[in-house]
Amino acid sequence: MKQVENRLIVALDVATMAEVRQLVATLGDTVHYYKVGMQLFYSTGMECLAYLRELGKDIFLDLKMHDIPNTVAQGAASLTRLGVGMINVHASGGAAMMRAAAAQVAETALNLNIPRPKLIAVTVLTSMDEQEWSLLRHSTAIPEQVVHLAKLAKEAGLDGVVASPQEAPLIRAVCGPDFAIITPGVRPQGAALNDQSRVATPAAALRAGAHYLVVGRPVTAAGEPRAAALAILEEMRQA
Ligand SMILES: O=c1ccn([C@@H]2O[C@H](COP(=O)(O)O)[C@@H](O)[C@H]2O)c(=O)[nH]1
Repeated sequence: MKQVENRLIVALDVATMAEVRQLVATLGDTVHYYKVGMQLFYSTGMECLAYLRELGKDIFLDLKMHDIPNTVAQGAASLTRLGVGMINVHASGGAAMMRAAAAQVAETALNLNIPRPKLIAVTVLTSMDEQEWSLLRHSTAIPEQVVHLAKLAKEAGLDGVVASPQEAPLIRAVCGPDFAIITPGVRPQGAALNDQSRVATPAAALRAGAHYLVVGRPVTAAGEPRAAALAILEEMRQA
């Protein structure tokens, strides 16, 4: 298993390169792995990826693709060419879509002779609580649906899933030790929940079986982001 430093992914949910430069410089060697999401990628595009790559940082490009199989597969091929370490789709797009994406990622990486990015499926967003879930009229409870989507993702050839730490033990039991579980919804004791619902502390997330912890605002919006990241890493180490 990787060292905790390589298992903390900090979400760079900011809009400008100036903010990226300031945060990454402040965090320095403390953080090795960054998540670039819609806000940053839609506003800075390739510039943020090039910057992080130049610094030797690992990159999870979190664009959560969700469309018909051909569109997602071609999108996944395009993202594979960017040379990032991890990309993702929504599992609710279906098994055929996930299979098509996995095949395109593998073929593109092979043709270009570049490392294949991990392809991950988002199960049920960690902001979703049972009340909001019931408004979508699903007939299953959230944990059951998360496990079902994780099984579909594994069968489709994906490398892992994004889920709440609360569901990590269930996924681990069904999908085995090598299936990657990436958990946002991580909040140190006493931290603001913001819009997250299904949360756990960093220690609890690791104990639950998460491979990677995604943490955004508890680090990036902290008065002292480096101290916040160091505290999370220490908690992870103790766990
Ligand atoms: O189910 C999901 C999927 C993705 N995310 C992303 O993770 C970070 C979490 O940020 P915080 O500031 O720590 O809440 C954010 O970029 C989300 O887009 C998620 O939270 N839940």
